Formats: sequence, C-alpha cells, structure tokens
Amino acid sequence: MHAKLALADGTVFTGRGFGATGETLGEVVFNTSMAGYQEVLTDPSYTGQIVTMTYPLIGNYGTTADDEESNAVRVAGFIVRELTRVPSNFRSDRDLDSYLKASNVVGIEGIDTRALVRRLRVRGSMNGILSTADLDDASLVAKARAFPGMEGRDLVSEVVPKQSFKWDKGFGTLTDHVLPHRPATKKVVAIDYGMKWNILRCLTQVGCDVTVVPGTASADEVLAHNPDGIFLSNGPGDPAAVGYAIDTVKQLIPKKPLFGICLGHQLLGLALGAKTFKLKFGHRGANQPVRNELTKQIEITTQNHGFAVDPTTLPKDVQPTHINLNDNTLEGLRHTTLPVFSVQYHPEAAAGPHDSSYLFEEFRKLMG
Ligand SMILES: NC(=O)CC[C@H](N)C(=O)O
Repeated sequence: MHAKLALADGTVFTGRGFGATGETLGEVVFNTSMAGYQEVLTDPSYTGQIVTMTYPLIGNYGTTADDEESNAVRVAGFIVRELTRVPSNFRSDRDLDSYLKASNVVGIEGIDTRALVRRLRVRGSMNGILSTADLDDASLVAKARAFPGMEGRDLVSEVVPKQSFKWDKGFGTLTDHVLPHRPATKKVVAIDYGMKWNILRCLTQVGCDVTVVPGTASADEVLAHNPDGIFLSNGPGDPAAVGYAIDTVKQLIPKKPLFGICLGHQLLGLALGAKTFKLKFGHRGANQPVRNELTKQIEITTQNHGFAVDPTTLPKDVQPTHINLNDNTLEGLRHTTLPVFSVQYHPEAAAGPHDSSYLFEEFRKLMG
C-alpha cells in the first residue's frame, strides 16, 4: 500500500504504509537511538509529533507489554527506513506492524530517512502529514502548512491521568542492577504531565512511596498528601503554554524538596523566573553527551525535547548544573539555597544508558 509523507516546505516522500491506514498530522522530528523504538512510541512527550528513527532497521526485536512507557502509543505517526516483518526475540509478543495497527497509528517505511533528517537538521523541525488515504502532493502539502504546530499549545491536558493513583512497581530482573533496591521510606507525590513509567520504577526502586497526581492538580491538592518530596514529570508540548502548572510549581518551590525531569525541568525554570525557547530541531536520542558542571564528569544521556530553558535568563540564586556538549544548551539546574533541582534529559533512560541514574539517589538524599 502506497503512503506519502509531505512536509510544510513542500517536500514529499513516497513509501509503503504499515500499521494503521489513514491520515495523520504532526511536527516531524527525528530520534537517533539505535534501539528503544517501543519506549519512543509510548512516551507521552511525543504527543502531536511524527517521529522518524535515524537507525535504518526498526522492529527487529518486536514489542512486549513489559517495555511500555505509558498505556498507549502516543506518537502521531512513525517513519522508518526498513521495517522488520519477522522479529526475533524471546521477549517479543507482537511484531511492530501489528502493534501499530492495534494502536491505530499510521507508519511509513521505505523512504530515504537520511534525506529527511538532513532536511530537518538544515531547516529545523517542520510540520508534516503522513497519509495512506490522500496521495495528492499539493493537497498534502497544503494540509501540512495549515497544521498549527507546537509553539503555544498546551498538550499536557490531553495526556494527564484522569485521577490520582498509587504506583508500587520497581525494576524487573533485567534492570534490577541499575539502582539499589531500598525499602519505601520517603513519601513522594509525582505530578504527571505525561510521565514515562520508568521514572516511577526508578523512584520506587530507590525507596519512594509514590502517589501520582494529574498535572492539573493544585498546590493544595499536592500538599494534602503531606509528601517528603515532589517530583515533576516529563510531558508534551510547549512548557510556556502550561500556565496552570507553572503557577502550581511556583507555590510548591518554597515548601518541599523538588526534582524535575524534562518538561518538569522547564516548568521549574519558568516558575523560578527564567524563560524557555524552541530549539531548531531538538534533542532526541540515547547518545547525547552532557557535562555535569559540579563534578566535570561526562554523562551519555537519553533525551527527548524540542524546547529548552535559556541559561541567560536564570535568576541569581539558580545555578546551571549540566550542559549539552553538542550545542552548549542548558541540561540541568539547581537552586543555591532551596532543595530544588532538575534535568532536561532523561536519567530514567528507557531506553538508553544508565549514566545518570544517580540523580534518583540524590533526590532521595535531598528528602533527608
Ligand atoms: N520529554 C519532555 O518532557 C519534553 C518537554 C517538552 N515538551 C519539549 O519538547 O521540550
């Protein structure tokens, strides 16, 4: 079955459809991970985005319920150079094609993903449309141009859980060595803006008794749980568009130890008075080098973000702690007098290296 990908700049790629049929719009972004496609597909931070993998062969180890990072496939569409139709892996319970069909997500294979990624790198992330229905180039390009894009859109409210819940699962046998397994002695409220589940596994593993609350919760609702610390999760869209969350974080900052990841880091930055901006093509992959400015050690990190906190706008009592070595953008901050810190990258990996898992232990220590 023919499928087409059209970009807002007028470029059209023709390939073969897989997964669901139909038409889907989104911001087209690329991910440089060699593995971890199922974690990418189910990461709620990709809401509203069509993701292309730079690695040329995708699907070879299938999919498994154990590798879900949320309860649904979240990407708007999926692009690969070559799809493996017959996976080989003892953990796999479904091939990628059937997995995307069951999730009603459109995929395209057989296009020149190198040409696509070079275009996105030169011109920046662009809106696009992926279709197996309408195959008329001019009509597709017009639809891509009419799509509103990411800036100014609150996508968090589309992915927050409907109600609070308890989480109590740590690591499985495959990852148990990554962090020490400690008894649950610290009460943590995790504010869910579209959280990856491996963050919850990491918090639980290091001894947090975790209650998850929706990202729309008020400061009073969070504090009513009387937590020892508060975690701010990752999530989709433009951080500056989520005013209600920034207000809540502002109220929480003076009250409790806080740890933020990705969108949580951006919301913390905004609540502290800094500004965010959109990166040209973002950081998405499992090989992003970051320098810890406190220890001068280099961490290879997993990342997925299109926005960043502008370090020149940080107030005096906020210190940059981590820097991305590819483009020198800010990857972490901490308050100099309050127990508050955050990172732009993903210390929970899923998938990716475990260099930064120490941050979960630091959060536990910060809670006393
Ligand atoms: N993974 C995330 O939390 C992403 C944060 C934000 N949506 C961005 O793209 O920058």
